[in-house]
Amino acid sequence: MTAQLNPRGDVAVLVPAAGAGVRLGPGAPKALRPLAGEPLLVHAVRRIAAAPSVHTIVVAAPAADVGSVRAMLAPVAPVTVVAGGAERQASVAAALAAVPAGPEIVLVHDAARALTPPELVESVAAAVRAGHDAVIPVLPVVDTIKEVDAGEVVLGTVDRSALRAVQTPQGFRRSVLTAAHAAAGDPLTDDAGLVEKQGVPVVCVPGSEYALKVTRPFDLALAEHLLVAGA
Ligand SMILES: Nc1ccn([C@@H]2O[C@H](COP(=O)(O)OP(=O)(O)OP(=O)(O)O)[C@@H](O)[C@H]2O)c(=O)n1
Ligand SMILES: C[C@](O)(CO)[C@H](O)COP(=O)(O)O
Repeated sequence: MTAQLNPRGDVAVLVPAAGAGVRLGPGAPKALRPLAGEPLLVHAVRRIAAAPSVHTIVVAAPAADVGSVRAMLAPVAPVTVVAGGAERQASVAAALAAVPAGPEIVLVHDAARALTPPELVESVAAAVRAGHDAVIPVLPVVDTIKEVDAGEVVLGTVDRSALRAVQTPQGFRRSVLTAAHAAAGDPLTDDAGLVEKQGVPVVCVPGSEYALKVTRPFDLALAEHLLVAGA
């Protein structure tokens, strides 16, 4: 049976958490590494569960850790835990398959974006509820972007005014995400990419600096500082 949060909610949140965290350096799978004494995944799930529209949370954990992740999250929120796959896309597909009947909005949210505020979960869900089939939170690109060749020689300067840095949660009408995953080919880095391939328009909403992805050691240190400062 699938665990539920708000039975009147219309949102299921899938949390891919099965990655190794190679760029963070040697250690446990990234989602299980501590941030101020608690695993990244605990921080992420606590914030998702605080969003009032959320009906169901499905976590895709490393296959070897499904039991321990279930026990770890039991005091945090009612969640369903499934085994993830070798690529993020496979982990999302496994979580999507475990969503019960009911929620018609599905959000996909990286465990690695552990400090994402519940308000961002709500704003992405609200944009889907308002009629958009696919919604992504974005930030403007703040650095000059160069295109380079294989030898790191600059080929040119890219016009950054039309570029956006993409975060999660990414929100979808359930049928749209299901169809996109059913048609998926080679793994892509985000779910919106799969939906784009189906010709479905993807709409941007403002992201949050707090939704940073913990990828490298500096990000973990930054997240610790943000937590101390009240994030
Ligand atoms: N096979 C995978 C790979 C990634 N993820 C999840 O997808 C999110 C975004 O991935 P990323 O931050 O790139 O994590 P890793 O793949 O763990 O990072 P790295 O490439 O450094 O190993 C993370 O929450 C990660 O746990 C997953 O569920 N299953
Ligand atoms: C989905 C994502 O967070 C959007 O920015 C990102 O693509 C996942 O990270 P990865 O390093 O590409 O796996």
